[in-house]
Amino acid sequence: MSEKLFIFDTTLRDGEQVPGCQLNTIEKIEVARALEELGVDILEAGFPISSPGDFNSVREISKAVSNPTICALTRAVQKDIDVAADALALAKHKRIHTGIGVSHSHIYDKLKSTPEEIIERAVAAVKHAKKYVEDVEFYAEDAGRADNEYLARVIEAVIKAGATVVNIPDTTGYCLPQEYGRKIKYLMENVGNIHKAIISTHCHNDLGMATANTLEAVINGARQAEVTINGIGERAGNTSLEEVVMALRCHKHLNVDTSINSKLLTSTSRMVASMMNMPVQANKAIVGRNAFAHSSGIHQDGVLKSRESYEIINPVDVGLDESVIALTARSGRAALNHRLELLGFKLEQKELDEVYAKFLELADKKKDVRDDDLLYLVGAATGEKVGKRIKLKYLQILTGTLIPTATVIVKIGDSERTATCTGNGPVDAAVKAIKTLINETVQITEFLIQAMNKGSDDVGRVHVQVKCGSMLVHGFSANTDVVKAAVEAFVDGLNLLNVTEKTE
Ligand SMILES: CC(=O)SCCNC(=O)CCNC(=O)[C@H](O)C(C)(C)COP(=O)(O)OP(=O)(O)OC[C@H]1O[C@@H](n2cnc3c(N)ncnc32)[C@H](O)[C@@H]1OP(=O)(O)O
Ligand SMILES: CC(C)C(=O)C(=O)O
Ligand SMILES: [Mg+2]
Repeated sequence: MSEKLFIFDTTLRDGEQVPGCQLNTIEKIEVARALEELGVDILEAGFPISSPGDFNSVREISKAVSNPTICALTRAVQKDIDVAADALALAKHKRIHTGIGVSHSHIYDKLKSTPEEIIERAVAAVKHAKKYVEDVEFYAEDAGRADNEYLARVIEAVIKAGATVVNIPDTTGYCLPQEYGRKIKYLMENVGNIHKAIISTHCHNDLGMATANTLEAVINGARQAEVTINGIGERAGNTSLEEVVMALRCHKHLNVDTSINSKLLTSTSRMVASMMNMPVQANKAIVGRNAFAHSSGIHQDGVLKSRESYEIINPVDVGLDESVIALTARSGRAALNHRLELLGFKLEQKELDEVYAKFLELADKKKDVRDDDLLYLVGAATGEKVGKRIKLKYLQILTGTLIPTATVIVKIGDSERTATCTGNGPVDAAVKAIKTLINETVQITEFLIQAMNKGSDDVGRVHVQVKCGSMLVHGFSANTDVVKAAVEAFVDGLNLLNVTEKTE
């Protein structure tokens, strides 16, 4: 049975400190409910003394959310603690998170104080918070850069004063993983009363080490991790919740796990990104758009043979339907064939080779080849081979300031027939010409031309609905020449109707 790592989510406090990420109370409640559903153990809802709005948010979240412990942040200042206690009054489970800086820079430069005075203020703050709540967490701000011996004295004193959780923040994201791990180990071994409290991590990502530092702390005995969704937070952000949760799920040998419902990670990430106007980078671990997308041929072939070749996490476990096989100029035949099979095409090896050659030409120009493009490619490369009885062999159009005129050569079965007609436009002229070559009376009842992407060099996609008596079929084609695409779509419909050649 694994040991539990408590997940302390600070998306609504440290995350919300990010410029542009501020939320109003209603939005905060929505995020808080999503975090509750996700299964966070402690939810830091805000810093109540900072503004009436933040006070109100903590108060409303305390009412709206009941499973997680609701936590409010304060300085080691009595008034801050009084206001936090007031904001938390209605919470079912509540915690006050108080603390003060403990590094040389914070003690002397920021707080203009001395190490001994800081210990006194820390102890006084914890004792004051204890008057309101049983659950008091103490943060030793900038512990990452603090002297370990002094840090151990502070921690011992605040636990003695009643702190139930001791937070060892790497406030400036300075530590290397081994260094931070050693700090936690040092506290485990040198703080006499450490067994009376839980050690918490609070890492920042200034050097991109936040997740590594958090895990190293867990390996060395920390049992609470302070994290945010998508890793948002001051400056380069905080440790991201999803990374810690999934790293522990992947490394079961660490024997530490969380209560997070990982299947909600993707939806929660998207919700926070959209509400906070903070898009997630495409290559972000676990929740980035490309986290489960494979775009090079060797990887795609491997994943199609066995997902584990290039995936350490099943995308289903984080709430996605499946991995993505993105078709690019680096894709191989395996990926192309896989996508074509999903679209309903079963190609012979020779046909696949032909489509693949055309695919590469297009992919070099387009970067990202979509399903519509594939339909076009398959039509272009295999049109001769899919056994269509009626084929457009030749199309000549005269259009402009003269009467639109079309000449077609159509192969129907074994014979090739030619016809010329005028019309009110080039498509009309060509369709009329083809109609003269068939026995049945057919009618186009719907006609739709769409650009696939953008630009005048784009591929035009045409759908036509063709009626013959009571039979209604849909023809399709796509081409950079939209007139050709329209006529081919009509011919596609004629094939489905199985029309016959008019005898002369
Ligand atoms: C590492 C972190 O993320 S800490 C959390 C950061 N969050 C916030 O700052 C929340 C928003 N902050 C605020 O709304 C305001 O800064 C307030 C309400 C907290 C304080 O506002 P003001 O009274 O105007 O003070 P101001 O912000 O200018 O300066 C902070 C003061 O708090 C002191 N202080 C900073 N941290 C602490 C602490 N943990 N304990 C005690 N005092 C502290 C500073 O030394 C400074 O005091 P000084 O003016 O005597 O030098
Ligand atoms: C308030 C504390 C926990 C903090 O955010 C930090 O030190 O980064
Ligand atoms: Mg922080």
